[in-house]
Amino acid sequence: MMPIIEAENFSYTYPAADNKALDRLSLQIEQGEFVAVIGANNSGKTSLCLALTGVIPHLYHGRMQGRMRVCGMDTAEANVAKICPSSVALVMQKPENQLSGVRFTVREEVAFSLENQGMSRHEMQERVEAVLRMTGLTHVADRSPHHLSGGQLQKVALAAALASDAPIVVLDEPTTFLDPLSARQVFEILYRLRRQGKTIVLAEQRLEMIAIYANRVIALNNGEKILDGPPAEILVSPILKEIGLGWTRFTTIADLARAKGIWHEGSPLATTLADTINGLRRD
Ligand SMILES: Nc1ncnc2c1ncn2[C@@H]1O[C@H](COP(=O)(O)OP(=O)(O)OP(=O)(O)O)[C@@H](O)[C@H]1O
Repeated sequence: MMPIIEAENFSYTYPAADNKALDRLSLQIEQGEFVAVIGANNSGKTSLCLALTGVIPHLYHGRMQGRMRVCGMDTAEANVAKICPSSVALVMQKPENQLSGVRFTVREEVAFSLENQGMSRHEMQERVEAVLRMTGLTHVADRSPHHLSGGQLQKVALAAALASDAPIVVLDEPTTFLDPLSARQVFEILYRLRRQGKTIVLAEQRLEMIAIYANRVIALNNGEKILDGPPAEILVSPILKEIGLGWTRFTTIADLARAKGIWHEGSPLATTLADTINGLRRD
């Protein structure tokens, strides 16, 4: 089966920039994967998210080399409006950059994203109610978006993006401004979406959440892909320290325990609480 996302030696430089924001990136993502993209500031995470929607290169111009394909479409050739939102739903870091801000209620704000898609009124209503339920927003559907907490507003942005029912959901650090509970709720929603067959690409810094929910981690550094594999392998790599990302608390504890000889010999370093408990020797 063809990968749902495929980058081949994809490089991109913003107009007037000297360095490449994405540098010879090659990757293949299959349908149904939950891929976390990690990297220090300026490593290229946002640029990758924008490249997956066609915003790069169509709206930013700049210099592009190589090829990016999503859902079988070459993003350099396809119309951005055709890619996003029908094939790729994009959720940005700050919901206020994404939401219209002119709708009176949460329900209207979510419906707004569907208004120009030529959908029947009935289908539109069903879609909106379904994403409100999925994101846990039904009880605030009649409230003004202006009266919601940051966490709720981010969920409205997520619901608005999901309303298009795109097979790929791309999120650029959506939990940055959220408290740990709201962040966890966002991860839970993404996990459920994955189980429904959606493909998730999430730029994110919360390594402990990634360890639990993602099935694959890609690390970027200066626009290059430097690591790619399962969380249990990538999140314990010493390279993460070298690029300024560090480890989860659990990996640090496991590493200390190993140095003191109280870590099960042969056990990999932990990335979750459960693995830490299992790895500690009690003899
Ligand atoms: N609009 C722009 N014009 C010129 N250069 C840009 C622009 N946006 C980003 N860059 C540069 O592209 C590179 C990659 O930036 P990008 O925003 O993709 O990284 P990031 O990993 O998302 O960073 P952060 O975690 O800080 O959001 C950086 O060197 C950045 O300075």
